[in-house]
Amino acid sequence: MTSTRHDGDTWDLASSVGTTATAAAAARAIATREDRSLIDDPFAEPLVRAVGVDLLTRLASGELPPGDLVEQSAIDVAKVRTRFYDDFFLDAANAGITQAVILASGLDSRAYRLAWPTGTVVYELDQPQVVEFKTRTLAELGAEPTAERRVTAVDLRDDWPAALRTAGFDPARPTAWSAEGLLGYLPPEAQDRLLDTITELSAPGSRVATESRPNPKPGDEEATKESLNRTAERWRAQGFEADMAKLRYFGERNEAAPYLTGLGWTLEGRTIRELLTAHNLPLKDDDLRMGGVLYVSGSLTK
Ligand SMILES: C[S@@+](CC[C@H](N)C(=O)[O-])C[C@H]1O[C@@H](n2cnc3c(N)ncnc32)[C@H](O)[C@@H]1O
Repeated sequence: MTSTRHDGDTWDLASSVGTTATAAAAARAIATREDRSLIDDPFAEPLVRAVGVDLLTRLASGELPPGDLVEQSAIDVAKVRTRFYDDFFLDAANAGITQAVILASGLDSRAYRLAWPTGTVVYELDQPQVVEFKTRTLAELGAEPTAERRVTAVDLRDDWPAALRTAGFDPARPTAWSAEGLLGYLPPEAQDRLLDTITELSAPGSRVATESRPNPKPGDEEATKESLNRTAERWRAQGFEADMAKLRYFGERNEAAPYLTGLGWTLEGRTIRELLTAHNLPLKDDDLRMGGVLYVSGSLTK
């Protein structure tokens, strides 16, 4: 199976990697309906609806039950993953960090729904069509950011720090960074470059949160691809073409957690299985090999 990815490829929210952001938001919409104590994302459903992929709209709105179109484990992961990053940003804000950078923000609505302290600046970075769509749609919905939101349209494989600085980012101030659901969509060397750059732009006391996937054991990736293909097949039967298995970069890469540690970050990690267990949620099936993914966060003490 060949990847559909190439250097410099771009997308909107209904094509290529953009569909992963819309699918993630659809999972948040379903998760919000199931358990508002863990996740309350009122913007997920209207954003998915505005993208206009019929299947994802029907799933996000509840018109179509998730059934085998969205595994319960994916919905539960959406709950605890959202909680993990929400808590990360709120903890950083409570510790006095007033500059946040959400890398690959997709349809994430944290800049509109978290209780950021007055004076917090939130930068959102993603592909041009992604950030423009979200800004326009949320304005049309009458949503107001709860922080000073600054948007930077970039390709995260390129020289994005220049655009971030132009938007007003101050590397002398401690920053809270997130890279949620991003790294697997970057080629291995672009992932290293991104983590290097985050570190270079981080004043002492900065914080970071991301996922660190263990390198695959023999057979792991084939099982993941088969599972993604089964989902793609069910989606195709509902009229939506999305070859998820061709969008990620598979194969060996530097694992994010040890790589960041080597750059001077002090991290704590919890597996998705541990996060689920902490909220009394089982990991029912693990065809996507999510159980071993570490959710890491920590700070730079240099
Ligand atoms: C799985 S989605 C995650 C979105 C969001 N963080 C969330 O959790 O809902 C992956 C996101 O990464 C973004 N992305 C992937 N590669 C990128 C690149 N090279 N430049 C900019 N954005 C990228 C996509 O546009 C998409 O929004």
